[in-house]
Amino acid sequence: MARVPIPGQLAQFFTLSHDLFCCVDLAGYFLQVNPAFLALLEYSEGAVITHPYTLVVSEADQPLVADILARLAQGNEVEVFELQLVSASRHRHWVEVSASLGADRIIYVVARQITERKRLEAQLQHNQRLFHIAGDTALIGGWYVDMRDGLPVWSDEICRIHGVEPGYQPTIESAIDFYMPSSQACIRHVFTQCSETGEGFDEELEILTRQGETRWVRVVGQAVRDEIGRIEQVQGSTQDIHARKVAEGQLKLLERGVESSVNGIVIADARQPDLPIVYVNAAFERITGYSREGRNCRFLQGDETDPQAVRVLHEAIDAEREVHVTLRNYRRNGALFWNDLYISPVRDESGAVTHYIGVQNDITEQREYQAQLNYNANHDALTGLPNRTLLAQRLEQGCQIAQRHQRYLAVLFIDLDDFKPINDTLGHEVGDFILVEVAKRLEAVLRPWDTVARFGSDEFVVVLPDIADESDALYVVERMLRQLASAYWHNGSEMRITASIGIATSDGKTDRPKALIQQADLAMYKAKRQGRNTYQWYTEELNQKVSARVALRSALQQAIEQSEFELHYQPQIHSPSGRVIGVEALLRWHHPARGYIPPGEFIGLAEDTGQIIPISDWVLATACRDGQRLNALGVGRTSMAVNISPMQFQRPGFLESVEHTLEASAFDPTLLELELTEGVLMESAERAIHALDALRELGVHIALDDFGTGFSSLSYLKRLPINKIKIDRSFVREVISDHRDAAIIEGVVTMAAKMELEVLVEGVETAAQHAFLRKQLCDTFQGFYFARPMPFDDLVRFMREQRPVVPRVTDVEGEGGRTLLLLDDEPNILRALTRVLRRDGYRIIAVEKPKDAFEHMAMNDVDVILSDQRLPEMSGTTFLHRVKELYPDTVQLILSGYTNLKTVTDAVNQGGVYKFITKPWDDDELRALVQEAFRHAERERLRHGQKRRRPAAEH
Ligand SMILES: Nc1nc2c(ncn2[C@@H]2O[C@@H]3COP(=O)(O)O[C@H]4[C@@H](O)[C@H](n5cnc6c(=O)[nH]c(N)nc65)O[C@@H]4COP(=O)(O)O[C@H]3[C@H]2O)c(=O)[nH]1
Repeated sequence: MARVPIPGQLAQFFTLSHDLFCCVDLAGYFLQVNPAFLALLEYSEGAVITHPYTLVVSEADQPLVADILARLAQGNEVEVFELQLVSASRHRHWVEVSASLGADRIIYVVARQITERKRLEAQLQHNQRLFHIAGDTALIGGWYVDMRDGLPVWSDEICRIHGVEPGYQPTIESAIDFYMPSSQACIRHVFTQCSETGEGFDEELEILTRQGETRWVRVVGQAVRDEIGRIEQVQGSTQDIHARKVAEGQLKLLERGVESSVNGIVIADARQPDLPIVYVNAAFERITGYSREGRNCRFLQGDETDPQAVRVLHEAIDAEREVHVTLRNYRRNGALFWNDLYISPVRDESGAVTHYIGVQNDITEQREYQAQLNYNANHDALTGLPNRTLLAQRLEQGCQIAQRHQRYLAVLFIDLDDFKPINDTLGHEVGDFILVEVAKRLEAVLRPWDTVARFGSDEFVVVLPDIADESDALYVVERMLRQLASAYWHNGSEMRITASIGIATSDGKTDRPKALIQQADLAMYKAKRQGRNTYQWYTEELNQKVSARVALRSALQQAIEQSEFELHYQPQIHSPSGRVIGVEALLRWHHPARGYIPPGEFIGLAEDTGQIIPISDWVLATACRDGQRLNALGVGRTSMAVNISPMQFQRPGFLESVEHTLEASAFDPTLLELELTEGVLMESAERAIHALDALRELGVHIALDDFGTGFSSLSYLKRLPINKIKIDRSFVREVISDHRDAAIIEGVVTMAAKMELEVLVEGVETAAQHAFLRKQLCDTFQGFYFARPMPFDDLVRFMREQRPVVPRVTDVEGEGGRTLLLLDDEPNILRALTRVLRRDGYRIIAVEKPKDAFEHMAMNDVDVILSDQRLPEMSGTTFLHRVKELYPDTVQLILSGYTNLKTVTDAVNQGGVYKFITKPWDDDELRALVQEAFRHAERERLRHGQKRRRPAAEH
């Protein structure tokens, strides 16, 4: 293709221009290029002309050029475009190209070098990227406010921090509104100051994002001045420091927590030798008195630090694990304290232990308090002696020592004699003084390894854990008795007190060391009973008695809880009328397994244990209720006698409880009779008299029970406001055969009559006793002879039947006629005699024993006695004498199968015996003799001038 001619002046332009000019044909072949073109691309004209554009256009841009050529060829205009040219030496140059198609269908191209601009652009882009990266990663955005228009310009990052879209355009006010109210005043102030004075600022403030989240930011600002020094801009950065602030807050919280903790906290550096302390908090300083020392914690340890605990500590540190120990440590001032210490290793990300944190708690006060509590729990407050708890431990240790060393152990149970009266009369202060003094004296006689403990109010227990021989305990005991018995001086007054001591010993081989205390206690009771100020050894026999009592006691408790009691009632008889005038309530324990247990077996124990109180209350209430029911039945006015136990009587409120019970049962008080024993009334006489007066005032009767068994003085009896004396059955038992008993009864009856007291005789078991007592002018009786104690329903039946309770003789043979008493100890003889004599119409009483003979004679008018001289219980003569004494007009016939006539003859000669007849008898002879004896008896009676026979004693 031909060169394109360039007109004159334009040629200059073409040649001299710095821009690149060229002409190409529609296929892109160079037709002409200017010098600037050749210079830049380092080609000669010849090397370019006629060559296609691909010679100089970079490969990447060649399609663009091809496309433009095509568009130009089609007559289209094309925009300025950019491309890279490649020089002969392979340098690349950016050019901005404008190309147009001339009328001559030649394309005229002007290209301007833009390589520098391109470089700058790339640099800018590069910088911008870096800026974004910095902003994104450091969460920093840039801003400025041009003071001319006062509008802030925010970077994208700032927009993100505020939660708005990039490009957001705030005003100064709306930008300030993003700050939390607490931060607004500050930002307003620093910004204004900066814009006015040029003073820069750097603040950490809180903003509220568009989404409503609070966020901490760091805002840094500075003024930008123009050439003449005017402030034309305020510019700066805003950084999102929220995460740091939150972390800082947490750290501060932690720091404050650690610093203000009441526990001492110490941090030691694990990476340095000997673990020096790197931090201690205030509590550590307060507890130990040391501040941060930069050395190992060991300085807290001392002589009394438990080496075992220190070893545990070191082992854990060596093994890099947590540990908890309680150590005795020393404060800076040398004082000991209990350090409850937890140590934990702190590891870095790689798991290596960098530090140890120790948390220590000064538990000295707790320890001391605990020790005090322990002391209190184990010691008696008054005397300071060990109490029961500690005693139990010492006892156990004592047993072990004895066993290990093959020695003996002794337990002494010491009870002060009559301590209660001292306490009651002289007051507790004196009582306490004595107890403390006793404690000191006991301690003084013991060895350091012995134990003396306070066991109860005035009871002490001593453990001698190491004695060579059981009898060694005696030396100690004797010394104790001596010491305790010497005078006690209190406020100038002298007092004396003694003790009773029980001793139990053991070789230590026992499963139940406590049993030794019980054994010593038992022995102590025995010593008390033996007159006090003495000692007793424990024995197995003592033990058995007590075990039985213990068993009974718990059974009794069950009886109370399960209402196993009943009352039985024993009638009291007025003999002349044969009427039941009263009943005595007698307690029965209906044990589910053992049946009825008589009161004698448990009343005493119930007294000792206090269980008598609920029992007695129940008895009184039941008896009053039944007494009321009985009297309502119309069986006649019947009194109700109730036994009152000593404890019940002496208890405060007894009177009120009687009153209350009477009221509750609506029982007539004058029908209630309280039976009290002499012992009860003697115990505290004045109080008793006072109480009895009050009871009498209520209308209640008082009977003195078991009269004659105690030692009541008659002068005392005189003063007692009682209604009745119950003569004890022990006097009745032998009344017929023992004239001393008879004399006592006679004396009591006479005395009672003079003192206008009623008399009731208890325990009448036989007709003979009854007959005899009747003759002593006793009228009122109680005993098996009349009726046994019976349940309420039986009593009602008994009383309804109203049978004459003074029995007629039940074994009378025949009707009417005169009465003959046959006495023999052989039933077949009695039968034979009866057979012979019955035909003659005699009323025959056949008996085997002399006491029965007396009984029947008292009941019946016996004219003749036919007896055997060989009597088992009394000699024949004694019997006959007694009959003669009592019944002088009774005729006696002696039937004797023996040849020892001397006895019989003696009897006859001593009087009273009419005749005797030897066996085998002749029936007719016997009958004739009997008839004759009756006639003789009749004569005798006439001689005595009596119509009806009365015992001689009555004359
Ligand atoms: N050998 C014989 N005994 C006879 C005869 N007649 C009655 N007895 C018995 O003699 C006792 C009379 O009661 P006590 O002397 O008050 O003697 C009573 C009384 O001291 C006491 N006791 C009974 N019940 C109570 C009670 O409710 N409270 C209190 N505190 N003591 C009671 O127990 C004691 C014994 O009572 P019990 O065994 O019921 O014995 C009763 C009775 O069964 C008889 O002819 N021959």
